[in-house]
Amino acid sequence: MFEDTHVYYQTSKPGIGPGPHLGDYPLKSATLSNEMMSRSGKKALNVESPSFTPITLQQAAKKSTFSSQAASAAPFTPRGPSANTTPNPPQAADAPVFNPSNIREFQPQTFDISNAGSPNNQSAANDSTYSIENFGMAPIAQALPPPVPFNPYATSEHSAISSHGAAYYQPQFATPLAPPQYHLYAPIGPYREDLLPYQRVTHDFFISERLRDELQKKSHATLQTMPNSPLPQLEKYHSLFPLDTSNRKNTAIFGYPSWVFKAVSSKDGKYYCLRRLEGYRLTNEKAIHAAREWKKVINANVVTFHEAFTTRVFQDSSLIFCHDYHPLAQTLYEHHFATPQPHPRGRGLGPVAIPENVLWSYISQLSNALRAIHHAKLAARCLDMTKIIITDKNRIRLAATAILDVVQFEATQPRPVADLQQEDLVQFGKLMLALASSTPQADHVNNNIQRYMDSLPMKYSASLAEAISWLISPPAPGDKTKHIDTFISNIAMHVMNSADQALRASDSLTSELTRELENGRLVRLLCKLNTITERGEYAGEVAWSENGERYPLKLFRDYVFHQVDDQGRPVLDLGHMIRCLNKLDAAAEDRITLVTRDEQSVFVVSYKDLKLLLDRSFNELLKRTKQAQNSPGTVLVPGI
Ligand SMILES: Nc1ncnc2c1ncn2[C@@H]1O[C@H](COP(=O)(O)OP(=O)(O)OP(=O)(O)O)[C@@H](O)[C@H]1O
Repeated sequence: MFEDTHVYYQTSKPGIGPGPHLGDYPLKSATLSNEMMSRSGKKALNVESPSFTPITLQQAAKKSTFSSQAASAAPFTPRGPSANTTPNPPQAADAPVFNPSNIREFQPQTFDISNAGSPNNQSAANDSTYSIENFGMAPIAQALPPPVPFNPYATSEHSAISSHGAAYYQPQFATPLAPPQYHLYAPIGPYREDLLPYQRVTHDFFISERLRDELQKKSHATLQTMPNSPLPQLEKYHSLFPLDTSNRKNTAIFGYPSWVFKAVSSKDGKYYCLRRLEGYRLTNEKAIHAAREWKKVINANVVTFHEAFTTRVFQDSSLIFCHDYHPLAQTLYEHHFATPQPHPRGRGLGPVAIPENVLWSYISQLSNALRAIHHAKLAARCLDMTKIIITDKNRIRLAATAILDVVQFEATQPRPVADLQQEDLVQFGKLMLALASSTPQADHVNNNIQRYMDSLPMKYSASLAEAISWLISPPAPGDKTKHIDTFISNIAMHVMNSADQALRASDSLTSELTRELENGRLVRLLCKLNTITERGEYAGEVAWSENGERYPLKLFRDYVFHQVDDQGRPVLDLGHMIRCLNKLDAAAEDRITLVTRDEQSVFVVSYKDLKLLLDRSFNELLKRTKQAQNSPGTVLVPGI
């Protein structure tokens, strides 16, 4: 089936050991027979081989493309991966090449590469950027074809062109819009100053160590289980894992001891935080329904509430509240006061004063939470250091929402929500006063408010003291202006600072994300490639992955990952690997030289050809996987 397929070959490379090598310019062209594409065929090839007479492109083969100078050129000594790519050598341009479209079964119409690749001559210019240390990535965008004019308004959704909207869109057609190109590594700051413009460091392609570490710890905490756990399984939740850091039974806040667990929902497999109130007896059904209102509160500073229910699986009557789970969350109390901190000015261990900007950030975030809650006609009722969690740097959320609405349902029924909201503001003020005075004991603060207020200006600005004082002081009778919205307008300047910090944090996360942008795609491509190569025997066909169309893919794998230099030493160039994979994914028209391990055959193929082979082989695998669907352990991964 490969009779009409042409390759370039060279017979041997003095001084180069076994293994794939950095490519060389072709010396002669030849027809690639079926035999040659199989392992056994490789050995049979040499210059004298009669099969080395091109059948269809004899004219081309006779051209001066393969000059006598080229044939007698000195053996190739690679200086770097610059020779890897045959950068559309002028002499190869019209010469016969390996052409999978000549393969009989080949259906090019099934693979749309209309946007992917036109000849380009960038490779040679970019090759000098390869090196292990800096592996300057060739700007892949340059290696891609010029943008194909794309008319986004020509589709049915954008019928403006054929309607009165046409005139409006006219200017856009002057510069046609191209579909977005992929394989882009646009540099997004902050930058290292000591690199040359074309240089990249390995970390440019991955998220920072700090963030990776943090996220990994969170994943680890999420997946943590307790072997031989004595904890029961609930009707809808299993794999309970305790989150409490102590086993003290504190009834101060809810009137019942409370225990916090991470659990997996049997319904959706996701992780949730369950809070159990021990020994709670439900006397009024309506109480539990009161919690439902909290499902409406979706806010960045409130832990989302899901449901409340009673259970007897703990051998008592317990009330359970289900909220979102935030791995490795700490309460404000744990964060600031649980472990004594070394004082920055060497005054021994003790609570360190919280910086004013952090306090303002907390004030802004809690104001945001209260605003959402009050606008939902609810009251937070529980603004305690042990019930506010930190889920990221300075990022706080109200954690124990809905609970008091249920447990104090009977007691608070007659109280208007406006009163409870006023109480929220006072509690908010007291909480901030306790944080600002580094006094975690709420009753100390409650009993000495004036004293703590008086000490504030020694450490913080007058505006902070003023804000706290406004929150704590009760409204004058009939004064309707004491509302969270009024408070937010009073502290607008600080809210803006907080918003700015949040935006900057989001910028730096975007920058981190950009580094990983292309990696997910490359991993999918690698998975695809590896499902094909080295598949020893498959469905009765011995060495399926070694034969026919798969063979160039195997050589390509060697070319990308198993390069050796002229001394036979491994070449470990990440830039080369990423670049090759990107070009494969983009189906670039650049050609590369693939050398068999015995160095008897050399193929010149384009990335586009390889991409076609890859897709075809993978689809074949997928088809067979579907046929074998009933066999145990078969997992279909659609859309790789
Ligand atoms: N939604 C949540 N997601 C993840 N962890 C949480 C969540 N809510 C609370 N936690 C964590 O669970 C642990 C226990 O919380 P809890 O509210 O019981 O605090 P506590 O200090 O033990 O208070 P108490 O003395 O009232 O029991 C804390 O470390 C807290 O950070």
